[in-house]
Amino acid sequence: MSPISNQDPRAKLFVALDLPSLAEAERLVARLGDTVTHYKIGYRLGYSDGIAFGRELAASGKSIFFDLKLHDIDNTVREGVESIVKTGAHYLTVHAYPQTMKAAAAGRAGSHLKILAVTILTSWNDVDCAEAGYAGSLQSLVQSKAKQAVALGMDGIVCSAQETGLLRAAGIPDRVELVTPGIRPAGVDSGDQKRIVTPRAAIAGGADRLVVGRPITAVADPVAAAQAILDEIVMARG
Ligand SMILES: O=C(O)c1cc(=O)[nH]c(=O)n1[C@@H]1O[C@H](COP(=O)(O)O)[C@@H](O)[C@H]1O
Repeated sequence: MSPISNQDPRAKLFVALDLPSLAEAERLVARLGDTVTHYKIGYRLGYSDGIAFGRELAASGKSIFFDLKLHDIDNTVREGVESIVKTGAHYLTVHAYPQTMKAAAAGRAGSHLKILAVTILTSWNDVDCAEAGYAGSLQSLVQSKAKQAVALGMDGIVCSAQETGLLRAAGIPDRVELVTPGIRPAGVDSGDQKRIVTPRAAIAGGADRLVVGRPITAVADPVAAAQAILDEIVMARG
């Protein structure tokens, strides 16, 4: 269960702890204090000390999202998800391939863990989709993958905030969370992200949760950066 009300703007913001060491992650979490309640742990920390750290943060009341983007044979995915259930984390990503999503649903059966299906990465555009061998536009791919994810019992969709309106219009139900990385406050470097949206526009456009890494973790004052994003979230809600 999320430790804070869903109405609290902090429940809308996952900070991506893509940091080089456990010590740096611990320092950042301590510095952010009560400003941030939701954290995402991905490859960088997950492949070192991140799983144990996520378990610790979950036990301390933070909401934890393991972004492991699972994709493997059924048995391996199911067993991997079963291991994540035991950490007390709240969210886990898998790639939006049917076999993988079915295996993930089996692995989390009866638990509190929410599975998020990653559609098309926010660092991709139409050219990247074509290069990967996909036919059709990026938007149509996001839409068809999202519909399949819902049909297979996924709890949420990871997409760009550029696609949230399209997905709701296509019938993705409100109970399915739209989780959006590729968030960049105005004037902030996009880096490798190609489908970016500001925090305010993302929330106004229907994103349920924002995932933000470098605009918070790689700046001189992460607390001020996080607070500015929370302020945008409040403004977007009017
Ligand atoms: O699954 C994700 O979280 C994810 C999916 C996606 O399509 N794009 C994407 O950027 N992410 C993650 O979201 C975070 C974005 O980080 P920044 O670009 O630094 O804000 C990174 O940890 C990515 O791994």
